[in-house]
Amino acid sequence: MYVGRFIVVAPGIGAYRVSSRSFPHRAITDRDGTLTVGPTTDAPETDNPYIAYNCLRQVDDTVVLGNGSHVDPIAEKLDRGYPVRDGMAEALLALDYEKDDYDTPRIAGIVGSESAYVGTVRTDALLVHEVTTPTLVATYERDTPEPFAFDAETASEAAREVYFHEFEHPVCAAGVTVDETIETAVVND
Ligand SMILES: NC(=O)c1ncn([C@@H]2O[C@H](COP(=O)(O)O)[C@@H](O)[C@H]2O)c1NC=O
Repeated sequence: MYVGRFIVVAPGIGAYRVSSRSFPHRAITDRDGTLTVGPTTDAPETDNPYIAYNCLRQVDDTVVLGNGSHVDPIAEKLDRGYPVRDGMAEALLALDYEKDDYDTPRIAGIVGSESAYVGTVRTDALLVHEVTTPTLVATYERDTPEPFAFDAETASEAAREVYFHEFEHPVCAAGVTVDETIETAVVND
């Protein structure tokens, strides 16, 4: 099954995977704790505005994950003290689903040591849920948050678990744990 990009979050842990049929030549780069998805040097040129973005940002003791440019305003709202639910909902609603050939939903996760939120904005809905157990949301097919059997304890295990999941067309993945410190890990093709 092809589900496109997907996020898994639970209190203290999260992961994000880029799966892509159309733009496989991409990798995640760590820039001082911010993880950025972008084209590799061998990638064909494109004017698609949705394939390069920060997929993980740290705000104090919290992490924001997502599949596009909404990660930045969510992080900035949290940094200014917005309640988590409101910051996620406002940023998703402001940017809305992607205006591409698929009306691709925006998906987002927020992970703290004791709490986690997952959200999406699609053509037909804006959803923001607080979750207590591992929960997945994807851009296609699995586009409503659902339970996920997540057997990871470290950032590296989280990244590897989503990268090697059976969903088709893996490209790269990130994992994160949030405790007294924040640890991140990346798997690239
Ligand atoms: N975030 C991403 O990494 C990303 N990669 C591709 N997209 C969008 O999704 C469309 C479909 O891509 P694909 O066939 O690779 O699933 C692309 O034309 C692009 O508009 C993305 N946008 C949202 O997921």
